[in-house]
Amino acid sequence: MADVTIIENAGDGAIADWLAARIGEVMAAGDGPVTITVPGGSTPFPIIKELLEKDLDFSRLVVWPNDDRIVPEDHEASNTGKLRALLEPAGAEVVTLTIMEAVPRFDLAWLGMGADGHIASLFPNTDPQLRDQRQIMRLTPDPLPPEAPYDRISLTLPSLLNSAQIAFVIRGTEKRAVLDKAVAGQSDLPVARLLSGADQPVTCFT
Ligand SMILES: O=C(O)C(O)[C@@H](O)[C@H](O)[C@H](O)COP(=O)(O)O
Repeated sequence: MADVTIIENAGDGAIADWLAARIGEVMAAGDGPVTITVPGGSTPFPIIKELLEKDLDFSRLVVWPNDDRIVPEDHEASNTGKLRALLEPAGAEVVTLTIMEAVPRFDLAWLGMGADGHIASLFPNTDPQLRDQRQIMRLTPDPLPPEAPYDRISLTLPSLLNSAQIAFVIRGTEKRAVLDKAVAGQSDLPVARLLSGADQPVTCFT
């Protein structure tokens, strides 16, 4: 089970500070690219806006979405489109997920979580997919989540676990209860599968 640190009541600014420190630390340790994966949904975008205010060389940052909805990039539901609009003007590279891509080891896997315990687009009722050893997969959530009822492309558990550190941003009491059960080993949801496979530090911002 992962070594999990929970940071309570973290605002967007505090999370952006933490992300900037992590990215800065990796940048200072070498001169190559810093590769991270980030969630979609709604939570990350205000944090990314705060991160972009930090004094970092964003031209060294390579950003992989955790997952995306199969929609054009200019569609309001596209994670990649929103990430690209925010990050590319700052010089960062945003990768388009395609199933042929070779996924690198991430310096940081930043994840969100749904109240049903899904992470990336790995939903609770996708058990064979949770055991899948491919790096990226296309899937149809069943049922389709009402807030974003689209087919998905997603990094898999092995890809997300191939990271030096993991961070979650999990807001609200409903999600917190799901997280606490997963941390206590009392759950079989995708978030719990990830935590049980994690041997790197995990930081959860609530
Ligand atoms: O594209 C997506 O839908 C995701 O990557 C997904 O896993 C998201 O992180 C959670 O559903 C939390 O989403 P919210 O931040 O909107 O609650």
